Amino acid sequence: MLTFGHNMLKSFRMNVFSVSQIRDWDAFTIAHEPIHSIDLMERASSAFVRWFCARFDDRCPVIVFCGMGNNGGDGLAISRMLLQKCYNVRTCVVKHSPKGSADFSRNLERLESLTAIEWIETAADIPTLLSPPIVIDALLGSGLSRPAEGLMAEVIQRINDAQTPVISVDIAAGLFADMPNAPSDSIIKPTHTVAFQCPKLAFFQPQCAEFVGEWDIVSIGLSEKYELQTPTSYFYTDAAIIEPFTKARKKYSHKGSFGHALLIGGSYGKIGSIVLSAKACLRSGAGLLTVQAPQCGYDIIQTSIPEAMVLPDWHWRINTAVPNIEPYSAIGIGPGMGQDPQTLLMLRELLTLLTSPIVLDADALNLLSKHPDMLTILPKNSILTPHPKELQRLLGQSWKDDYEKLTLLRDFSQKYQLIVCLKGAHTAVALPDGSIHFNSTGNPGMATGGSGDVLTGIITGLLAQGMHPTDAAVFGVFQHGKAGDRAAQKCTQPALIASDIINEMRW
Ligand SMILES: NC(=O)C1=CN([C@@H]2O[C@H](COP(=O)(O)OP(=O)(O)OC[C@H]3O[C@@H](n4cnc5c(N)ncnc54)[C@H](OP(=O)(O)O)[C@@H]3O)[C@@H](O)[C@H]2O)[C@@H](O)CC1
Ligand SMILES: [K+]
Repeated sequence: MLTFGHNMLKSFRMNVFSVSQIRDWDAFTIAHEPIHSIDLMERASSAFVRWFCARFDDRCPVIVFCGMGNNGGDGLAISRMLLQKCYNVRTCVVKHSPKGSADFSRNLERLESLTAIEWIETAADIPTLLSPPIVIDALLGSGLSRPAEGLMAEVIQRINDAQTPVISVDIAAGLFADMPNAPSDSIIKPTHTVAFQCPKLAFFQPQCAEFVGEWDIVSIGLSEKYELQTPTSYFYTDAAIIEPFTKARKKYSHKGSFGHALLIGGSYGKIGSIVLSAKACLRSGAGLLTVQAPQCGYDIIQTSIPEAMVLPDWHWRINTAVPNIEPYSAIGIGPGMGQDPQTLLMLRELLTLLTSPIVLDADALNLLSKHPDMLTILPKNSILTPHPKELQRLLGQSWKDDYEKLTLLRDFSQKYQLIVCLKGAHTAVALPDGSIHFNSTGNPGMATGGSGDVLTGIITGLLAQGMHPTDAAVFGVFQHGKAGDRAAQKCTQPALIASDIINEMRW
């Protein structure tokens, strides 16, 4: 067996902070850079304006809706900067409070010298958005303390009703950044969110999708020191992860240097699943691959993947035999495997033999759900790759919202000391240390049969090469999505099939 590498993740991930941490980060930067808060606001607004001007030219009329907190202050500064760049800008301020924040008031003075401000004090003051301009939403940001109601809710409703692009500054007005909203809450549905410095937890929740839209992060130079010294359990995996894991192979390396993977799966009518895993495993760089499959898969696998060796089960339709695990540096099990009682016996016995982490997917997960006692014999750091329905079965319960889902996911991962990759948009990888890593790659075209089998193959292949299980899971998920993004670019999302993901794998 190869020994697993060190966990490299720590140095290559973006923190996802809570609202109160973001507020502290802001204050820390102001105190330690040092910088005046009004100048930090100026920096944030310029970053937004740079993003905006790169996408919309000055022929687009713009209407900026501001609240009276610092998000509104950003909106006023953005209005001023766009006016100075000769954009046609209207600025409306919703009077939801008798007094604005200090930096709001400073920016109000600065803008009033350039243009007239339209105050919205009643519903009758809300401008009609007939010939659609681009709306910039600077109504409420991360300082949201309660759901939007009354006049604010009315403005949000009018903006949502207009068929026009809406760009939210930092976060959509009315959306809580790190806790669930009620279904009836009034929230802006932006086409785009431009967030300052780091993503908010809400950006990764399926239930928030329509209140986030497409999103980008713009840097506003908040203190690196604070970021390094402040603990969080949420992280975002972006392209920075690629470099440390993409090393040129040594000139005198040979196939034995890159491990020997074993994939177990397939059943009559579902040999395709294990074929996809096998191809992805080889493409992920595993030196050697053996596939254990029922007899009916023998010809199929030998023909479709000549690079792989096949260990045919004595059974024609299902997997039943417990393999000798000695030659293998990593094992992946489950794709297309079925849940026959004889397969269950094989899985159970296999698990008792293991001394290092294994990758489990699909029917292996369904068997675990039905026989949860097996969870306790899984080697620490084994990797499970459920989709939400499979997670529900593993947990034996559902969740009331996506935030509760994350809590249950983390508890499960910590209780059994397992790595759980919850598949979906922004696949969430929960690690036994309690951290959750949201992925940045992938697209809806990947919601297609066999896509998960490909992921199992990739992670098994990385593990076989000696990568630490946490790295193999987080990096494997990233590369799977990246390959899917390339595939979608070539053939469009609807036309994408799992084989395209394999064909687009690059390292
Ligand atoms: N973090 C950073 O690094 C930087 C952050 N910056 C910017 O600051 C933003 C955060 O600003 P913020 O804290 O002033 O909060 P914000 O969202 O503008 O509103 C608070 C005001 O609204 C009120 N209010 C609350 N809920 C309400 C409701 N439902 N309906 C009506 N009113 C409601 C609340 O009143 P209160 O709760 O006191 O009654 C208060 O008056 C952040 O998103 C970013 O854009 C950048 O400028 C610089 C760097
Ligand atoms: K906003």
